[in-house]
Formats: sequence, structure tokens, C-alpha cells
Amino acid sequence: MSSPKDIAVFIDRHLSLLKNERDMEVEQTGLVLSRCAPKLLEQRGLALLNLSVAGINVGLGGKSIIELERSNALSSNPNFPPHSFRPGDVAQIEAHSASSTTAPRKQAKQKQSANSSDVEQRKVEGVVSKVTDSKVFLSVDPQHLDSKDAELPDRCRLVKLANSVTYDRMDKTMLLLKALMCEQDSDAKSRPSVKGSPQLVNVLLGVSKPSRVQALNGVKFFDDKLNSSQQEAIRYALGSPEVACIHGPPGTGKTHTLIEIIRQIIFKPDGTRTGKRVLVCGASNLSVDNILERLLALQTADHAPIKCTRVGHPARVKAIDITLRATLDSQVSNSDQAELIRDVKLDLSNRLSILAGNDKSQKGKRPRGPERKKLWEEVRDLRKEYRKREKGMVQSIIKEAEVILATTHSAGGHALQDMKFDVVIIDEATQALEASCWIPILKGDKLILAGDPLQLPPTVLSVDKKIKKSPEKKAETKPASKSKLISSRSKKTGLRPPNSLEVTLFERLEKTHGASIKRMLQVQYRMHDTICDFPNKTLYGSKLQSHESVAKHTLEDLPTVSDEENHNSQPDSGIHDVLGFPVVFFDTAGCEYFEKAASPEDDGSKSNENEAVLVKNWVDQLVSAGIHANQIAVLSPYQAQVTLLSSSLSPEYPELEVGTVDGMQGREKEAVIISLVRSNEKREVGFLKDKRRLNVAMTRARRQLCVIGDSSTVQTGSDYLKKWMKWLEDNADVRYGGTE
Ligand SMILES: Nc1ncnc2c1ncn2[C@@H]1O[C@H](COP(=O)(O)OP(=O)(O)OP(=O)(O)O)[C@@H](O)[C@H]1O
Repeated sequence: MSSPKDIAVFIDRHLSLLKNERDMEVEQTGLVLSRCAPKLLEQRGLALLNLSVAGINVGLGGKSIIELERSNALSSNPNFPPHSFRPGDVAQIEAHSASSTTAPRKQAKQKQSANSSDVEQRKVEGVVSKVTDSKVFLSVDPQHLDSKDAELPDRCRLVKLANSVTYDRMDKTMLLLKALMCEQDSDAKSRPSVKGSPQLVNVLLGVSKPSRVQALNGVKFFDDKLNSSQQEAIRYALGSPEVACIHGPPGTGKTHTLIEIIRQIIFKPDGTRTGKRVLVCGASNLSVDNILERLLALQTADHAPIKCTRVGHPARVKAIDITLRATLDSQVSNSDQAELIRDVKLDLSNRLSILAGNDKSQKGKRPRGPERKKLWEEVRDLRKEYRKREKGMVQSIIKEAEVILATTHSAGGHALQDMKFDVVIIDEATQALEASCWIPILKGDKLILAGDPLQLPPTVLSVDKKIKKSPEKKAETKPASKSKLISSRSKKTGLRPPNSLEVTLFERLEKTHGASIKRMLQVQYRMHDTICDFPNKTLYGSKLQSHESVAKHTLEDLPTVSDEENHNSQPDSGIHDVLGFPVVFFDTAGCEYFEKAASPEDDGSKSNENEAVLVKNWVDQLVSAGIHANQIAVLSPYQAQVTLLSSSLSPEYPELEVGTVDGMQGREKEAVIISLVRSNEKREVGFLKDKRRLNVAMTRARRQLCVIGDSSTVQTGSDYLKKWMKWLEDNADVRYGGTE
């Protein structure tokens, strides 16, 4: 079992890997930005120039919502050029450099002003909360603004930034964990306190073994359609005292299972409430909103409603009515006590508006001198009052909620500070960095993880960076003397420092405590049996069964196809030829359809024009046989091929989805076409070697998977690829890959 020293080494390694990752992200965004001229940044969609402040309002947490638009004086078109700003992005308002861009008369005037250089230097960071064709709204924390916050420059630009908050939270959490587990000699007062359970932390760090699972044979399930592996996983999750992992291969109803677990925790069998509280987190906003939507849908059915609150920046929440109404912001503004803050908010907004020179009664003039100073004092007092009143409301809403939903990162925000939960659930846990999982874990008594370690791991930019073992990085650890948390019998380590951030907590727990820590869902509700066959045999130990509702379904069974009007241009046998096969393989071996490097510098991306032609032909045939473009996805592991495919397909089929394999994880389409791209005399396969990426690619299709590639190149990549090519040859409908 792990010793304090093992834990310290483990945490230090995490911190060093996180630093590499942060540096890499800054290198790819922040530093690049600082080296580029603003005009170039705008051309790349990373900046918006010639902006002015159209208004300042007050949002949740006393945040200032700064409204920016293109300045009339500087642009004839009020609409923005194409850009990449989206709600949730971190961005910075910067002054336009007066020397290069401001008219000479105005420059002279600005120089007279005592604080003009301050204003020019001023940078205000915030989160994009809303974007329209001609306006962008930035939500800025009060602590980012001092008393000069209305002194935003007359003319400014908005620049995209790397998001450092997520790294700050992970670092802070790992340091807290280290202090908790490794600095036991410090006196009790200075020892950090967390709300979570020491027993849970011990099990997760390999200090102790998981306690005996309680046998729960008499669970009465709310959902009577659960299959036996789902029921078993639910019993296991409910009966495990500390931690349970649920392994959900593609389409096996992971979310379905989690919803039942939540209901079992909240309700007793007779429908009365247990009084327990659950924190549900996901690696992405999408996974959190998916669970939220399903929980809210239960409320419209014949069930007692579960009180849900979605925490996180509203700009990042799925923009549909039902989920938006569950956000903390919305619940605060619609609560009975909202009146309490409404007046203060109005007063605050009015004063900010006057200070920013946006008040009509002042004819756009900014107040100066003592009048300005007095207004600032009032703003400061009003903000204080606003925050005080709002804090009380936020706390009472959070305390009343039975289920709080947040991403692992946003679980570290102010709203959940000092909150404690009976159970923490993390969905998509195999896509979350371990450090980010610890943010919610330290708030819970028990942990349930759901994911599939055989699909893609979290995206890590710094995988190739070597881990430096500098002496100062070595753990400085004192052995525990009076530790309550750490077993004195700790001898052998089960905790190895990770070599990469790609190693997730889910996988690590399996290594530390063995396969008994997890239960696998075994019935899949997505794919035709043949599509499921290869991943099932090679990755899931042949344990997956296809539910009868999908096992034999083909594209021919879709209602759009049986509607004759849709395909009267093709004779029936032609339709069967296109739609009747669950797996189709266009093998281009021997066709000499060679790949191309993306650019002369070759950034590693590749494209293949002939494969793109084959893809287009197949899409044309599917559509003319009655398949809607929005039921089809075209995937490729290479961005350069995605770009090529988009340019040939999107004009004709705007609803068809073209993307990389990575972007399709967690989703499905009726028909999926994969363009493998690699075809070369050197027999190089690059990206395709990753089994997990291939697994995701192979398991997105419900009724038809069409693979287009050169078997002679691909099969040389790995034993796994060789097996797949052989399997395709034996099981797919193999077609001639030539384009003529
Ligand atoms: N017991 C069940 N009976 C009938 N249908 C089910 C059952 N469990 C899951 N499904 C269906 O299977 C599909 C996949 O379920 P769900 O979205 O919960 O799976 P998932 O494992 O979260 O998906 P993904 O593979 O995308 O992560 C859904 O359409 C769901 O309604």
C-alpha cells in the first residue's frame, strides 16, 4: 500500500506534468498572440479590432458584463468579420495603440489627460458570455477590476487568451491533497480541512483497500427496462462504501445507468426522499448538460421532481430553455428573494453607466474630478452590498438542491466552496485529467466514476515532452507520525507516478485495486451486430451483446427509405446494394491513391484526394437512396483530410457532419464513412495506430459503417490494424476502390 512518500512523489509528478501542459497551451495560444500584429490576429479570428464599450451591466457574483461593438467612427460595417470567439472563451480587452491608430488631434488631447497612458496600458480579462453578429459581451470578475474599471479605453480590441483558471484550480487541489496526506507533522490548526471523506481519499491513493461491498439484492428499480448488467452495476455502485467504476462501452447506456443511480440515492423505495445530496460532474459541459436534460425530463413524467441546480458559467451551458432555467444564475434571479438584489443591481448599473460615459442624460460625457471619485465610492459600497445579499441567496439555493451539476473544473468555483456531498459522480471520467477529478472528490464521501478506458483519453498537448527529474522536484516529505489518514501498515506502493496526464483516475484505480473495482455494461443499443463484432472481440473480450432492437437494423429499415417518393430514381436492387450492408469496405490497395502531406512544412497532417472522391460518391449514393444528409457523418483521423472533405461535401450537403474522429466521441449517426487516408510506399500509418481512436471511429455508426482505405499500407501499421484489415476482408462487403 502507498506511503506518504509515494503519495508526495505521485502528486509532484502530477504538478510537473500539469506545468508542462500549461506551458504548452500558453505557447500555442498566449505567446503566439503576443508575437502577432493585431491585424494578423483579426485575420486569424483571434482578435476583434476597432471596438468601443456600448454599455456595462451587472451579472451574477457582481460581475460586470461589458458590451462591446464596432465603433461607428472607425468601421462602416457594424458586423464583425469572421472570428472564433464563442461563449465561454477567455478573452482580454486591450487598448488600441494610440500611436499607430488614433487621429493626431485626439492623440494630443489624450496626452493632456493625466491618466491616458494608464488607460492605454489597461487590460481587462473576462469570459465571453454572449456573441451576436455585431456585439460581444465579456463577463468580468469584480476582482479583475479596480476602481478604474469604467476607464476602459475609447477604442479597444478583444483578444483571445489561454485559459489559466483551470490549471490554477488543478494545481491548488493537488497541493491541498499533498498537504492533507503528506504534511502530518504540522499542528492540527494549520492542517488543511476538506469536506470529503478521509476513507475515500485513502482508497483512491492506494493507502487502504476498498471496504467490503454491501450486498443489495432487494433494490427496487425505478426504470423497469434496465438490463441485468446495468442492474448489477447500479447495485455495485450503491453498495460500494467508497468508490465504484462503471465501464460503459459504446452505446451501452452509461448515462441511463447513472440516472437510475441518482434516483436511487435521492429516493427511498416508497418514493419519499433520503435527504442525500449528489454532485454530478462531467469532463465536458456537454456531458453535464446531457445528464441534466435527462434528469429534468423525468420531472415531466409521472415522477417526483428532483431539485437540480447547474453550476458553471451560463455562457457554457447548453442554450436551451430547460437547462438554462436550471442554472444557478437563473434560479437566483427567479427566486423569491431576487427583489432583495434587484434595486442594488439597478443602482450599480446606473452608476457604472455614468462612469463609462454611456448615460444619455450626461450626453455621453464622463464625469470628472470629485464627482467621479464619489461615484466610485458608491460603486464600491453597492458592489459589497450586492455580493453580500447574493451570497446568501446562492447558498440557500445550493443547499436546497438535491443534485448539483457542474464540470469537474467548475466544481471548484465559489458557489460550491465548503459544500459537502454524500456522493460525487463523474461521467466521462476516462476523458478527465486525474487532477481535475480531485476538485469534486474532495467534497464527497463516496465516488462513482463512469467511462470507457478503451475510447479516447483526455486531450493532452504535452505528450512528447520528457519529464524532467530535477533534484528540487523530488518530493520533500516527512513521514507521517500522528496521521489519522494514513495507515501505518503502508508498505508496498500501489501508486506509481504517471508518465503522462493521459493516464486517468479510472484506469489507475483498476491498476491499483484490480478489475473488481469496476462493473462493465454489456448490452449495446447502438450498432448492428456486425459493426460491433470487431471491437467486441478484440477490445471487450466478446462480452458485448447487441440488443435485439438494433442487432439486425440496416439503413434499409429507416422510414425515410421505405417512403417510395424518396428513392424512385433507383431500382430496389440498387438500393439494397447501397443500404443493405452493415459494413462496406472500399479497398484502394493497388490503386496508387497516394496520400499528400498537408503543407510544404508538413505539420503531420495528411490528405488523400482520391479517397475524398470515393467518399463523395458514397454520400451521393446514400442520399439518393433516401438517407438524409444529417443522418451521415464522415470522419477522418487527419485534419487536412477533414478540410478537403468539407470543401467537397459541405456546399451540397450542409447538414452532413464532417469531422475528426476525436470530435465524434460520445455521439452516433445512422451511417458513418471513415476515410483512413494513409497510402504510401513507406508503409507509414501514424495516427491510425492508436487503438482507442480506431475504436471510437468504428463504433459511431448505428446501421452502416463504410471504410475507405488502402489495406496494403494500413495493415503494416500494427498487429491490431492487420487484424482489422483481415476482419474487413472476411466480414465487410468489399468493393473495388477505384474511382473509374
Ligand atoms: N435498458 C435500456 N433499455 C432500452 N434502451 C436503453 C437502455 N439503456 C440504454 N438504452 C438506450 O441506449 C442508448 C444509449 O444510451 P446512453 O446515451 O445512456 O448511453 P451512453 O453509454 O451514455 O452513450 P455513449 O456511448 O454515447 O457514451 C439510448 O438511446 C438509450 O435510450
